[in-house]
Amino acid sequence: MDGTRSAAPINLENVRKQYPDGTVAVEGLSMDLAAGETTVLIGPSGCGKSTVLRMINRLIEPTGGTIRIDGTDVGRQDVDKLRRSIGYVIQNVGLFPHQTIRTNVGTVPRLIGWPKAKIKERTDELLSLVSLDPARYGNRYPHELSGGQRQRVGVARALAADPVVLLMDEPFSAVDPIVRTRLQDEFRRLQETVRKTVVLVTHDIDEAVRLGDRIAVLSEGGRLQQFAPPAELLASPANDFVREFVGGDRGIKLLAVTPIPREKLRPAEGAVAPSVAAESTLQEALAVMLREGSSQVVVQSNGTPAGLLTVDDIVAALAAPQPGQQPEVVTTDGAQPSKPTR
Ligand SMILES: Nc1ncnc2c1ncn2[C@@H]1O[C@H](COP(=O)(O)OP(=O)(O)OP(=O)(O)O)[C@@H](O)[C@H]1O
Repeated sequence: MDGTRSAAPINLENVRKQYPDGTVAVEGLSMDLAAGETTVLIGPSGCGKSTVLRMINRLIEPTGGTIRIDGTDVGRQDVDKLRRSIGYVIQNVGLFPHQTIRTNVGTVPRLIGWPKAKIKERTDELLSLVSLDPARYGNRYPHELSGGQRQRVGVARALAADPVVLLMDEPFSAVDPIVRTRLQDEFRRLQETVRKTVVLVTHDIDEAVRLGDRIAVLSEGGRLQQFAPPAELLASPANDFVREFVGGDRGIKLLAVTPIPREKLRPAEGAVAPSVAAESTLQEALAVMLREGSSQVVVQSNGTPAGLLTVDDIVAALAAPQPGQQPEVVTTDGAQPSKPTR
């Protein structure tokens, strides 16, 4: 698929939403979402994630502040035109039950008047892209598909008219954990191809870490507690709220987003050990060690050994400060001095 038209940056400036009953769901949120990146909004139930997402396509109108897509204030755009330029995927997909899969996927292209042949070509292309054979599934109805397959159709439909932004509200939470992991992997591959500006809401920190280029942790009232790439969020939570939210096993999660430190490998000459590819994460390297009962692995780059990685090296890599992390200072009596104020 041609992903060239692609993506636009989103800018939120002091965005506020007070519902008519007085509930202030979002108090005043400012953030810049980079074009072509996946930004994950995460936080406890009721913190305002869905409200933020729906203000971007104006399913909910903000009561203050400005949202811009590619520099243009969405509040000043024609709302139908705006929504057609934004893909939207929700938990239970919302496919039209009496329409075939192909017709469902072609909804927006039809609305904007594409010729029939182009719609057919596009829908078949998209179904293939989300791993559904168009010949097999195109003429079926939604109830003739599994939950995971329906979710894929939802993603294909959202991408049909090549939107500049893709909004996803808990897109994978209605399926079982195994299907969810597969859909997440597929989404990652898909996003490498289409490079949309994606805003994804989840309450699952593992999903956030797997899918996000950056993660925004929100607390009640849509208050932004930290906005950082997954490795930075896990290595150096900005405060207790974030630390608690990412969980006590953040070290393990960090393994999954930390690449093998190529520059720190030991010489591999003569070493007999299982091997891993140089592009692997520390988690993958550790998994090989555990599976093979070995305390080290040979790291292979283009078929030749690039060096040796040991369990101790993994421990040391996790202990090393990650990008953006403040070095933790411990005094000799073990007391933690307060962090320097900036
Ligand atoms: N139409 C509405 N009228 C009044 N209050 C609302 C309305 N919709 C949402 N709220 C409130 O706004 C706050 C934020 O809701 P929102 O759905 O954005 O949260 P969320 O973080 O997406 O929650 P969850 O993870 O449970 O889906 C909540 O306190 C909710 O009760």
